[in-house]
Amino acid sequence: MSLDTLTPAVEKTEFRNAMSRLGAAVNIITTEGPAGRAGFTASAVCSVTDSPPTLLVCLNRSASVYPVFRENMQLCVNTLAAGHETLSNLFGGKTPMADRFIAAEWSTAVTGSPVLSGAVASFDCRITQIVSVGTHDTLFCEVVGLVRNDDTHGLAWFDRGYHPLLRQDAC
Ligand SMILES: NC(=O)c1ccc[n+]([C@@H]2O[C@H](COP(=O)([O-])OP(=O)(O)OC[C@H]3O[C@@H](n4cnc5c(N)ncnc54)[C@H](O)[C@@H]3O)[C@@H](O)[C@H]2O)c1
Ligand SMILES: Cc1cc2c(cc1C)N(C[C@H](O)[C@H](O)[C@H](O)COP(=O)(O)O)c1[nH]c(=O)[nH]c(=O)c1N2
Repeated sequence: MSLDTLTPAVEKTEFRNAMSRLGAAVNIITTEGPAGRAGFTASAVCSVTDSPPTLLVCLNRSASVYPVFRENMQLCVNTLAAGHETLSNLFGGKTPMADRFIAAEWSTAVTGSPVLSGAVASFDCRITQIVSVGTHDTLFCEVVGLVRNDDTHGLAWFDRGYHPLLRQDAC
């Protein structure tokens, strides 16, 4: 029997229920380039190495934005602040792309990707490697530029809801 036909030891819903207990930062991943402009909400983002500064983003290949990211090969990870909950829902749903971007203020990164005003941090990246696992592509992204905001509180996705992350020295 091939590995593909084996029944997984853990059922998908059980896996998601357990994963809902792993709190994570919420990010809007944007891109602009030859394939156009696109953005989506992602919690599956993490640091890989600081030499060279690299993070990873997991993107479902069935998402409408997938071909745009795949062709542009550049993106910006905008880590959301408390207060960005509505914007996060817009980029995480079935909303038309123009309606997603009109809801916030953006500037342009070195790669051309949109940088969200008021994000806790924005990581401007070039995609250096892509590894497909199951339904998702893991995008390895080398950071070529940074914007940091020291004045806002953070935002976490935990137990299927948003939670502000309060910083003592922020307003
Ligand atoms: N990694 C992802 O693709 C991912 C992560 C979070 C949320 N979402 C999407 O956002 C919506 C709301 O999610 P929710 O957290 O309220 O409930 P949910 O039950 O769909 O997900 C619970 C947790 O499971 C994980 N997860 C969800 N979908 C996944 C997927 N397709 N592949 C790998 N891990 C996945 C995430 O950690 C998520 O927080 C759903 O449509 C979900 O698919 C996707
Ligand atoms: C809080 C939260 C977190 C995530 C998501 C949603 C939400 C609400 N989504 C889903 C993703 O944002 C959604 O599929 C895209 O907006 C693409 O949708 P369309 O196919 O364009 O409608 C998502 N998708 C993905 O591929 N990787 C991820 O890490 C996440 N994380």
